[in-house]
Amino acid sequence: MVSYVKIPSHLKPSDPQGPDLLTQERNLASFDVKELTLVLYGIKDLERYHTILKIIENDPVFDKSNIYFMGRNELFEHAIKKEKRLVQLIRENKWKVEELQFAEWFLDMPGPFGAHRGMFIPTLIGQGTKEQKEKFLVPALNYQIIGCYAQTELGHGSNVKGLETTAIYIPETDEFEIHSPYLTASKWWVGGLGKTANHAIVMAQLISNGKNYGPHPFVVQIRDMKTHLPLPSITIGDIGPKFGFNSTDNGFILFEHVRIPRFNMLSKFSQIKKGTGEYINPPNQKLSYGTMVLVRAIIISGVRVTLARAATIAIRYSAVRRQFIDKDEPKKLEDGSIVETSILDYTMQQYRLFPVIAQSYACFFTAKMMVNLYTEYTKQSSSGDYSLLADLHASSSGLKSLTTTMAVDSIEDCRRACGGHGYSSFSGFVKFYQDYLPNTTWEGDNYILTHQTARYLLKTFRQVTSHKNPEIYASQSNKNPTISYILQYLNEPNQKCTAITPSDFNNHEIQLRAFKHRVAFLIANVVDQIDNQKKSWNSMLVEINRISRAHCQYLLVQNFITALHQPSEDESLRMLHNSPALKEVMTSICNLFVLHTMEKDIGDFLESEYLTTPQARLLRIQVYNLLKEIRPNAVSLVDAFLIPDSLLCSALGRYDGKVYETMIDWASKEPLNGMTLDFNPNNDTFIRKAKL
Ligand SMILES: CCCCCCCCCCCCCCCCCCCCCCC/C=C/C(=O)SCCNC(=O)CCNC(=O)[C@H](O)C(C)(C)COP(=O)(O)OP(=O)(O)OC[C@H]1O[C@@H](n2cnc3c(N)ncnc32)[C@H](O)[C@@H]1OP(=O)(O)O
Ligand SMILES: Cc1cc2nc3c(=O)[nH]c(=O)nc-3n(C[C@H](O)[C@H](O)[C@H](O)COP(=O)(O)OP(=O)(O)OC[C@H]3O[C@@H](n4cnc5c(N)ncnc54)[C@H](O)[C@@H]3O)c2cc1C
Repeated sequence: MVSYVKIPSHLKPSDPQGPDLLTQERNLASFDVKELTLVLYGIKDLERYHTILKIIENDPVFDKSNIYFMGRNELFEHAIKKEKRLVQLIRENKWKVEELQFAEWFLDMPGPFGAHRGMFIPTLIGQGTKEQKEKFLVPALNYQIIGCYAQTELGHGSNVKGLETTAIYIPETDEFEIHSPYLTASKWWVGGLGKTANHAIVMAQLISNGKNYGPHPFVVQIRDMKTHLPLPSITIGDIGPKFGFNSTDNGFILFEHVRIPRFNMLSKFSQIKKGTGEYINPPNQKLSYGTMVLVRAIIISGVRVTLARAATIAIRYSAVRRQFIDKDEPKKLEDGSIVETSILDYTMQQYRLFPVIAQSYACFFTAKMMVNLYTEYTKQSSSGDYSLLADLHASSSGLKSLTTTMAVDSIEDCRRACGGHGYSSFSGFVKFYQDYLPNTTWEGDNYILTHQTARYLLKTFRQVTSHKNPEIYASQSNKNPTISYILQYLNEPNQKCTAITPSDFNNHEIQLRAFKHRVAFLIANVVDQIDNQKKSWNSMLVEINRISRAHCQYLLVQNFITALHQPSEDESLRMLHNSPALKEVMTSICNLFVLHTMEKDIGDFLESEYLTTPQARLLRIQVYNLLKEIRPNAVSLVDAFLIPDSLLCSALGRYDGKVYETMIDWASKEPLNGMTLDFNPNNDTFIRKAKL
């Protein structure tokens, strides 16, 4: 990239600077960073990581040095080039899903094929018959057809049952007629639809013999395979500029009585019989919503790396950045001179940032739990057993809501913790935040999703408490955490916290009891208000959100504590258990996650009368103690995430700490610096290229 401003060569940063400071920080670590990285990735994935990163970093098509200066069209063009090159690499290297997820992560460029890989193909796999897979999946995997997932409409997104697009079965021709009866039925927001896709999975109300069977998925060809123009009776466009995600062509589509063969209704679970139009029921009514469950689980497993990325930038920058001389504890160099304090040493900065590191580690263990639960469900459902679906739907909805909300809040907290430089695109936060933000809305708005989790919790509570002998459920409590805490609450509704010193709060049993008691108390309260005081669902929505959040926080806490203590077959957990140094630092991080989470929602714990007000004060003191305990390891804890510089794309978070050199170097490349202003009021041009 061209530099438009010549920076005087005599200028050096004042001493001691970034690189030295980060080395000093790294020398403080109480554990082996490489060992922790291995725990996080596992041996096989770490090998994959390095192989894929090398390929990506050495490919000029993926060069991101110009990325912060691109407008929408340039970004979209860049994304298309990236997609094409990625397809070539997938073919050349025979990459499978495991390799592809690393590649996509490193590339960090939401592109027009994202929905093809992330939603179109998974829907065909999950909901297509063998014949449908041959017809659609095979060419989709070969990129001969490019698909998207068209569910949301201009008028309805959250309320899937309220979708207006119809698919009416026509027995005479054995076809469906796809139609958008109103303006509000226009599919909207669909990733890859605006310019790219030639096929769509369209969620439409299935109507046969005059009866509506609810939303079902249909494969519809939408563009001509040669000209790439929309097919007759189909109107398509891009929906325009967005808050972020502008490298993707989110689109709209309207259908005017478009005919497709009956074959194109994805029929693994429910079918329409030829000629009679008879509807064959699925084994579970919600299987047509299966793609959403899968993608929610994937989103949850991505939160850890999102938090890790934000924490890495803010922690490294805070170590390098110095402001003010601390009057009480002035920082002295070896030669006795006094220098300004690194902002990472300010307790307020620690209080804002260390919990983000802890959240990332917490999400790491819960991602494992989510993957295990999804894998178990897939295994069982392949033999026709869908009994795990309700659990999976409840935990994936609530966790997607809780963890992505946590992630966007934390990215913003980290950005602000970087002061003015956090507002510059060069911080690495701006595009990152813009592109991540829709995670709180897509695949279910984060508030709407908590209704689903709460429904499940209330149902389970009613089921257990309405039984004459609730203990009958005890055998299920090992596998079902909800039943476990409900039973514990019923046996001991007046539990009290036994902590009498701040460090007592490090006791994992005390922590677990706090979360279990709080959530069961809150659920009991909501059940009472709805069932006995006859409160409406709407009037309870704030409480509904609260119980979903409390339940999912409990899951995060439980998964973290279990990972630290329970013997496991899991390779990563065994490495963690076998290293006392790692276990010690992870225990501090776990304690910080748990106690900081409690402190933020202290009202719930006081209201449930598990804690007293003096205990709340002790808990806060313990949070401060933990910040001090974690301080020497802060930089190494983010180094262990191993987020590469090429992904961070940040002047503030780079591994070598050369913050100021990079800021001025990148600023010198701003194209505006290559222009001069023309102030002459008689000239039409206001800005023109400067003669360099
Ligand atoms: C540091 C270490 C690192 C190590 C490792 C490194 C690895 C690196 C790799 C990391 C990279 C990760 C990157 C990940 C990135 C992921 C990115 C993913 C990208 C995704 C792109 C997405 C693009 C966007 C797409 C979309 O948005 S598609 C549209 C989505 N739309 C929605 O979600 C709509 C939401 N609405 C609904 O789902 C429903 O309407 C509703 C659930 C709200 C209500 O439904 P309904 O009205 O029909 O139902 P009821 O409320 O009446 O309930 C009836 C019963 O049905 C149950 N139910 C409902 N839904 C489901 C379901 N889906 N499944 C099962 N059951 C369901 C209810 O529970 C009710 O049951 P009950 O009667 O028993 O109570
Ligand atoms: C970048 C991006 C990409 C997307 N990609 C796709 C795609 O590829 N395919 C696709 O089909 N869709 C896609 N979507 C759409 C997305 O799934 C929907 O926007 C999402 O499901 C939310 O629905 P909505 O927009 O209708 O929100 P609304 O339901 O209108 O929500 C608006 C507000 O109302 C509140 N609200 C609504 N109903 C209730 C209620 N019952 N109780 C309490 N509060 C309520 C919500 O909490 C929210 O705050 C995408 C969206 C974005 C932003």
